[in-house]
Amino acid sequence: MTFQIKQEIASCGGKLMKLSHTSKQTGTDMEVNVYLPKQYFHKQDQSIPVVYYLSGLTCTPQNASEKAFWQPQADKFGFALVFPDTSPRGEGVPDDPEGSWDFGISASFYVDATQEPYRKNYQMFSYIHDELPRELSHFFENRGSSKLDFFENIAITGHSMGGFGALSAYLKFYAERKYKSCSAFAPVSFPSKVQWGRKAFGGYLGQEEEGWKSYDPGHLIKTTTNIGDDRILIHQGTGDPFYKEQLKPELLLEASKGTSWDGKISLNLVEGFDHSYFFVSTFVPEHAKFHAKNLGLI
Ligand SMILES: N[C@@H](CCC(=O)N[C@@H](CSC=O)C(=O)NCC(=O)O)C(=O)O
Repeated sequence: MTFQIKQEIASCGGKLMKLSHTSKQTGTDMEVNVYLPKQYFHKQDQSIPVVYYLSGLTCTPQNASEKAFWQPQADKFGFALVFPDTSPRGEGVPDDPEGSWDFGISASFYVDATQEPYRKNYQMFSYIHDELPRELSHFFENRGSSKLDFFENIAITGHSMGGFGALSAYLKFYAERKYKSCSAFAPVSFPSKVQWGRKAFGGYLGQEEEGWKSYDPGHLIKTTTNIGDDRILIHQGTGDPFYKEQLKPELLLEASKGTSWDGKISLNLVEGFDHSYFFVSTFVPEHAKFHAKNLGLI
């Protein structure tokens, strides 16, 4: 299914495109924002790498597009950005039975659900890492004179639940080097060990914890071999109300001890910062530079 253009907004040196399409994976209409950097419009016949940004609980594609200030960085280095939605939504999509914001709509945790009633719509892992890039590539194929590279020279990042989604996908696909680099802002780092993660994994994947391991960065970090000098960049605010209960990045560091990732996770604890986009936007330039290096842009 091709995309409908909902809005095209001039932003910094490029353009933010608000798109929607019908997803086979989720069985729903899905919104996604794509930022095309200035290089897309001004340089002919070149391939523009893509950075995928996965948002956190309660978000839509709008939050980061409006408040993370990625656009100037994308123009500086010459990468495009994809801001997917955080879950399926719409009529008939099951939500948290208790109406809480940490599960269900806007809270997919980017997994492919195996459990009823979520299995039908909550196929977000396959949506984000397979269907969405294929559809975007097809849509942009004959538009503009620059090629957007949605598959090969790509990186992934995210915030909170989305930070988990980025770490999880990076490590799951590490053997094939799908994503050239991964960073995370205040990620849910070892979901099997915290309430948000246990609720999500239990609800979407079932109560059998063995089934959670293939998504959990705390487990994947032990079973995935770092074959080069790849590093993961993380920032965490010490004034974040979710830091000690739900995010716990130290647990990921601990899990990496004695593995090939030991010393390869740069966890930056930043004094006083909270969980908001004031925090995210402050450290976006550092993450942008990190990804630009790994994408061969600098
Ligand atoms: N609605 C909640 C706060 C939820 C919240 O802080 N969401 C974060 C992500 S949390 C982890 O996945 C977020 O990014 N919110 C959107 C924003 O624009 O800030 C509450 O009321 O406490």
